[in-house]
Amino acid sequence: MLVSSDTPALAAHGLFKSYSSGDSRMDILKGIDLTARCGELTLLMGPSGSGKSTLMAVLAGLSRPDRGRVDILGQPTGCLGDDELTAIRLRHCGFIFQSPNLFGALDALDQVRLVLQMTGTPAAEIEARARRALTEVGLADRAHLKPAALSGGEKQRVAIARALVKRPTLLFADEPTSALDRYNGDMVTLILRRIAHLHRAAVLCVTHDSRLIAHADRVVTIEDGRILSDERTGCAPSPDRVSDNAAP
Ligand SMILES: Nc1ncnc2c1ncn2[C@@H]1O[C@H](COP(=O)(O)OP(=O)(O)OP(=O)(O)O)[C@@H](O)[C@H]1O
Repeated sequence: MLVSSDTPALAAHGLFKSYSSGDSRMDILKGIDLTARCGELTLLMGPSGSGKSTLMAVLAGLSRPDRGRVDILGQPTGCLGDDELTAIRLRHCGFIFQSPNLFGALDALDQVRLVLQMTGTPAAEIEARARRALTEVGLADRAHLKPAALSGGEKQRVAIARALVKRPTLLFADEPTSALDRYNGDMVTLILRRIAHLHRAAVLCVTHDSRLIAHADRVVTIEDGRILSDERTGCAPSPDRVSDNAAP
């Protein structure tokens, strides 16, 4: 897809979303406008139930809005069928969730390799790129281990390597640090910041973890389905290094 450098990675306008349960209807998103640019780590914060995860699912094309539009890399997604939307997600988007959701039978290297196989990466590139992604999250020496032999923080870092190995333009993270202790939470935060600043991805992160604010470029606060505030943090871009090796 040819995209001008002015085009935001993501542009959402007038998003509305409701859920029905029996006779009642709950309005969750009530007119959200949001733009995300490459090279920025944006936090989506706000009280529980305010609609953050719903918003992220709509932005990522995992759920359709009732009204409004979402453009990914300048491409309006509303007119796309499910298969086309899936293809865009596979090609351009990475996902990190609270739980790493790794395959129990695969070692760390194979978890990452699998993504490249699914996206049709030439076989000759796969091994080196997968190893570089693991190195970038500080797990070069854990590549041969299966999830049962990895700590919670290491598992989450494998999940991040899996997301970053395909060099996504957009990275969606939903509570990526909430199950982690301080050390691992900080490490994951620095990796997210690095993916934004060094790899020039637009990183959108739903979080309750206020430790992330110091590392973010922008904090968007959602309350009751609306954007309450949208503030730049003044955090200077700097490609923090988790390891000393080359990036994927
Ligand atoms: N698939 C669904 N069907 C019905 N209601 C839903 C669905 N998904 C979310 N909701 C409701 O929408 C509201 C917003 O949920 P959402 O997960 O977006 O909030 P959140 O801000 O991410 O909350 P938290 O911080 O607790 O994760 C909640 O009341 C939730 O119960």
